[in-house]
Amino acid sequence: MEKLLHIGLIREEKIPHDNRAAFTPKQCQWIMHHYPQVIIHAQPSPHRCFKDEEYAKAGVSLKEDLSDCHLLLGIKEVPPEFLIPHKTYLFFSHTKKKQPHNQHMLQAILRQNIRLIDYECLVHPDGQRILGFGFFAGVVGAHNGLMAYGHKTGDYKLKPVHQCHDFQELISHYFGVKLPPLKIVATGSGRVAAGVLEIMGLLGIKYIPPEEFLINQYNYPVYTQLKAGELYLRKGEKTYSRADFHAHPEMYDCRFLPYVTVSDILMNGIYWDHNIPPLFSVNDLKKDNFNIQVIADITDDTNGSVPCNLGDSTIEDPVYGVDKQTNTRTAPYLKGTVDMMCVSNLPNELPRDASQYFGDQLMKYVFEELLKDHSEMLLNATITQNGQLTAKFSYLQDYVDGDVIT
Ligand SMILES: NC(=O)c1ccc[n+]([C@@H]2O[C@H](COP(=O)([O-])OP(=O)(O)OC[C@H]3O[C@@H](n4cnc5c(N)ncnc54)[C@H](O)[C@@H]3O)[C@@H](O)[C@H]2O)c1
Repeated sequence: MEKLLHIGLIREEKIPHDNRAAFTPKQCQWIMHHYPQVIIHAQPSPHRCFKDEEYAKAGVSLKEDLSDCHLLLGIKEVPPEFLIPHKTYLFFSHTKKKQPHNQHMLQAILRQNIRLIDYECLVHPDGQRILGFGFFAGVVGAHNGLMAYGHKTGDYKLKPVHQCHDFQELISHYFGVKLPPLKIVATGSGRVAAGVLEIMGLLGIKYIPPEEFLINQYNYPVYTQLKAGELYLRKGEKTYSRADFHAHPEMYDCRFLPYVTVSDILMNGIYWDHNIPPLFSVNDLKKDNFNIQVIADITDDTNGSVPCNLGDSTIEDPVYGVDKQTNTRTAPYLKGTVDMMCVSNLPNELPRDASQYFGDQLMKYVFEELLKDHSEMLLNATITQNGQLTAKFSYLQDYVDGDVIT
């Protein structure tokens, strides 16, 4: 008989509690039906978007003690006191960039001889990430940006996403919504951008190519999309090559500035790092021709690609104002403010859909690997094993050895 594989869905313990899950109840049911050697257990949780009863109904056993499981699946970091020694865990550890707040957790993981596989490091052979929540971040971010613009102008009203049961209900609220003429500039070309475009489609906002968007006026709502090739040009040569840009972003100029004059809303979904030039400067914000009213900064780096991102906002209170002259935080929707939507956990507003999307990708591209004795894909995403960092992640040794940063 084939060996049984017990998988545990752990309760999210990081505060604030995350409400997403690696697999939905229906996905668990499907897996156990198609892979009879797999048994899935869930640790009861009052915070998960799927109720314990939904898992129980799908045939998932609810179990407080998961120490018999072979694989433990979570979403966010696991606080050290909840780690079970000698287990294999999969979650977003946020340790690969030596994030100070997770140093202590990684030390505990090594001490407890835990095998840590990080979702973020699971990639297709061409290097593209397999798992992410960007699509629903884009969906929610675009909605929130439009909701804020409706607030600011008083022209229309949209309901907060987190008050909807799921994406289907959100879509049902779009029926009959008529947006005024407005111009939206969306940046990026990844999962976040795909989510933004989904909302553009659902609300019937028309795509206009960038060069036409810059010079024309429209009496209906429109958007344009700027991918990296339209946003950045190499200094001097005035060319763009993806590989070169990824390797030497500091050699590139950003060409976003003309859009600050002709756009009402910016929906920012680019990948950003400190050596990539920002979309505009604090000085540009002060100028009379800075006409953007609302920025949905889905990328969301404080003082990052959008220099008036002055820190995160929350799902409950998603928008703050920034005084354009002083670049300081104010109440939103004042005269002279640009209004900022900087929520860092947007997918948590649609946790049921975000979990389903995540579980689908996990199922399609990773699950079979989990059943193998040896998987290159998993090995590449394994940060710790046998009480040590793996060769690929040995660059984290000084982070692991250093004093705990509090
Ligand atoms: N606010 C939120 O809740 C939230 C949620 C998810 C993601 N995000 C953020 O949104 C941003 C975009 O996420 P995404 O899921 O669309 O990412 P993605 O990985 O799907 O796409 C990113 C895009 O950037 C490009 N890229 C990748 N590496 C690059 C590099 N080194 N230099 C330049 N470009 C590079 C890729 O080719 C791709 O087109 C990220 O900064 C992410 O952290 C925010």
